[in-house]
Amino acid sequence: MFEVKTIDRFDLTDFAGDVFRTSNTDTPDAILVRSSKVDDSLISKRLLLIARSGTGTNTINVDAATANGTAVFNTPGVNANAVKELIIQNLFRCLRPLNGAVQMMQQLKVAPGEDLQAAAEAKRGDFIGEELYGRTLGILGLGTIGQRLADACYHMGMQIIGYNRSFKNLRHVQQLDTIDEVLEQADFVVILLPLTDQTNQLLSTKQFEMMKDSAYLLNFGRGEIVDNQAVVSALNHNEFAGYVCDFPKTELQDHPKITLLPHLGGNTIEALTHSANLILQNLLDFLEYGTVRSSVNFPRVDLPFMSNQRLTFFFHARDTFWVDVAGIMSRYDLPVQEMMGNTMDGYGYTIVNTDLAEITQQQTQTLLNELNQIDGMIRVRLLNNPTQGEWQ
Ligand SMILES: NC(=O)c1ccc[n+]([C@@H]2O[C@H](COP(=O)([O-])OP(=O)(O)OC[C@H]3O[C@@H](n4cnc5c(N)ncnc54)[C@H](O)[C@@H]3O)[C@@H](O)[C@H]2O)c1
Ligand SMILES: O=C(O)[C@H](O)COP(=O)(O)O
Repeated sequence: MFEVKTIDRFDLTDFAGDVFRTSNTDTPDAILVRSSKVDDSLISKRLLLIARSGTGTNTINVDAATANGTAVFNTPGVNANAVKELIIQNLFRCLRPLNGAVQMMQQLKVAPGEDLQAAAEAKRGDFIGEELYGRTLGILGLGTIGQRLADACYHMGMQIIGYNRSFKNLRHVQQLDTIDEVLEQADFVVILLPLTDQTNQLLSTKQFEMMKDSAYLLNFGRGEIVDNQAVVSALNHNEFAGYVCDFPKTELQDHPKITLLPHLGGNTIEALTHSANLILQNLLDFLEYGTVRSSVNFPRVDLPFMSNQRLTFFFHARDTFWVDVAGIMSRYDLPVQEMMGNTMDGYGYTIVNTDLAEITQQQTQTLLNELNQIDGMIRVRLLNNPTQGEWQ
C-alpha cells in the first residue's frame, strides 16, 4: 500500500481504499498539498509524486523533483472561474464605495417614527461611485484566468488590452507588444502571471511611474511579482490610485490605498471540491497505473492497462535510449504488448505493457537493475495490474 503525506487539510473519505493510506513519514510515496511549501528534504528517492491541488507550483522545487524522477501534478484551470469572479468583485469595489455605505447603514439610527430611508438617502452623496463600463482593463498573463476575465469584462462594456509572452488568438483582447504599453494605457492592471525567474519582482518603481495616476493594480498572480516597498512608495507619491493584493505581507498592511485579501482567489466550495477530487483521482491513477494527465514536469501519457505488468520509464530524452531499453527487454524475452510515450522539455516518459510471467523474481530484480543503469534513465517502475485480468 502506498503512503501519502498530506501537507494541507484534505477530505479523503471518498478515496479511502486499499491503494494508499495517509502517513506522517518524511519519506512518503506521494505528497498531497495546496500552496504550502514542500520542503526540499521531503524529495527522497522514494517519492514518486507531488500532487498539488491548485495551479501555482512555486512552493515546490520542481527542478529537484524532476532530477529525482518525481512527478509534480497540478490542476490548472479548475479554480479559474473562482479567481475571475473575485477579481470582478474587486474591480467594482475599486470604483463603488460599498464597504463604507454598508458600514454607515449599520451605524445609522433614527428616532421612533422617523423615516430610515430618508435619513439614509440624505447621506448617499458621500458614497457616489464610478462605472466600469468604457474603462480599460489591462491583463498581464493571458492564460486560463486571464482569458476568462477578458471575456467577462468585455461583455460588461470594458476595453481589454493585455500582454502575454506568447501571442494568443483571442477575440476580445488587443494584445500589446510590451508590458509597459499595458501599464501606460490601462485603468486597471490585473496580474495573472505565474511566479518564475522571469516574473519575480517584475513590477517596481519604474513600472509604477508609467501607470495612470487614477489606475488600480490588482495582483492575483503571486505576491513576489511585485516589489512591495516600491508599491508603498508609489502610492504615497500618487503614482497610481490603489493596490489590491491576494498575498498579504506586513509591509502592505494598514495603508489606506491597499486592500489585502487572505489568498482567497480559489477559495470557493466549487473550486476546492473539484480541484481536490481531480488531484486525488490523478494521484491514484499515477500510483496504480503510472498514468500522467496534468503535470508540470512529466509529459502526458495515458495508456489502458491491458497486460499483467507494465514498466514505466522517466528519462533524459536521447536518440539511442530505446535501442538500449529494447536490447535489455529482448534479452529477457519480454513482450512489448502496447507502449506509449511522450517528451517534455528534454525529458521522456513512456509506459510499456508487458508480461513478466516467464521470468523469476530474481531475474526481475536484475532486469530492473539493468534498466536503471541505462544512460539517461532517471526512474523505472514496475507495476502489477490491479484489475487481475478483468481487461481480458
Ligand atoms: N490568487 C489565487 O488564488 C490564484 C488562483 C489560481 C491561480 N493563481 C495564479 O495565477 C497564475 C495564472 O493562472 P492560470 O490558471 O491563468 O495559469 P495559465 O498557465 O493558464 O496562464 C499563465 C499565463 O502567463 C503567461 N506567462 C508566463 N510567464 C510569462 C511571462 N514571463 N511574461 C508574460 N506572460 C507569461 C503564460 O504564457 C500563460 O498564458 C498561476 O500561476 C498562479 O500563480 C492565483
Ligand atoms: O495557484 C493557485 O491555484 C492558487 O493560488 C490557489 O492556491 P490555494 O490552493 O492555496 O488556494
